[in-house]
Amino acid sequence: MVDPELLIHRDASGLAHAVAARFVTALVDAQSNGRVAQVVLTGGRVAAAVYRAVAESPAGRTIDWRRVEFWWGDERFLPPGDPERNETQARDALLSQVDVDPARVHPIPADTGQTAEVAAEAYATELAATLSALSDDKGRAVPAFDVLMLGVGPDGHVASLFPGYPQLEVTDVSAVAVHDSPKPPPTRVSLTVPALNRSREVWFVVSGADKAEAVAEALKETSTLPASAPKGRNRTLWLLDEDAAAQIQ
Ligand SMILES: O=C1O[C@H](COP(=O)(O)O)[C@@H](O)[C@H](O)[C@H]1O
Repeated sequence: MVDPELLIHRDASGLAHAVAARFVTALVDAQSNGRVAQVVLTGGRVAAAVYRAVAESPAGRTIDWRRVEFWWGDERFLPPGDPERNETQARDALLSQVDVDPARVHPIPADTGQTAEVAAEAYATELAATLSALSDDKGRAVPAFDVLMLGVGPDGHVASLFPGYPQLEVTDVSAVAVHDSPKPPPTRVSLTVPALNRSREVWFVVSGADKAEAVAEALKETSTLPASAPKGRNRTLWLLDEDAAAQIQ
């Protein structure tokens, strides 16, 4: 693991466009290396702006979208198509605007009457089926994801891993159910830290003054916030606007 890198942009719009440009380049690079690009999407305010900027980017036309595999780091456990689902947001802003292969889009299951535990297990199985082949010649797991994007909550949560919640400590499965989330909706499904860490690059994308304290705390070596846990194998980027970066010492 290498030290996190900070990149600070003037405002939320500048941040979204810069992340979009970086995202397009990362996907093109992965495809140029002969890989099907594996990306993990997030939810939240700035993520939607990033997806819109990618969809509008002329450079996005250089991506073979049918050779991109889409995953989600977490999901709000709500019925299919609910506007609050991270999946719905990404579909509306990006996936419906480009020519994706539906078989390569892997939303976390929606609430169709099963429990969040069943949804988490199904997602872990789907991840394993697609990604288990990714091991080196000694059988060790290699990075599964090219880029994993994460938002950060004002409380320092990432994906649906909240401070003080037991899911943060889970290491034996790749996806877990979350109940009584402090942020609505109360029921969620999240990747665990070991699953998030199977990424070449982890990008924290954070905008707004309400996140400044959490960002500054997460960047301390002694931090125990969820946002301090995910690390990319090759790079960990903190992509911030000036407001979110304001309290970094
Ligand atoms: O609920 C969630 O919130 C976080 C952050 O969202 P924001 O609107 O405060 O930027 C997001 O990263 C996570 O994926 C989502 O489920």
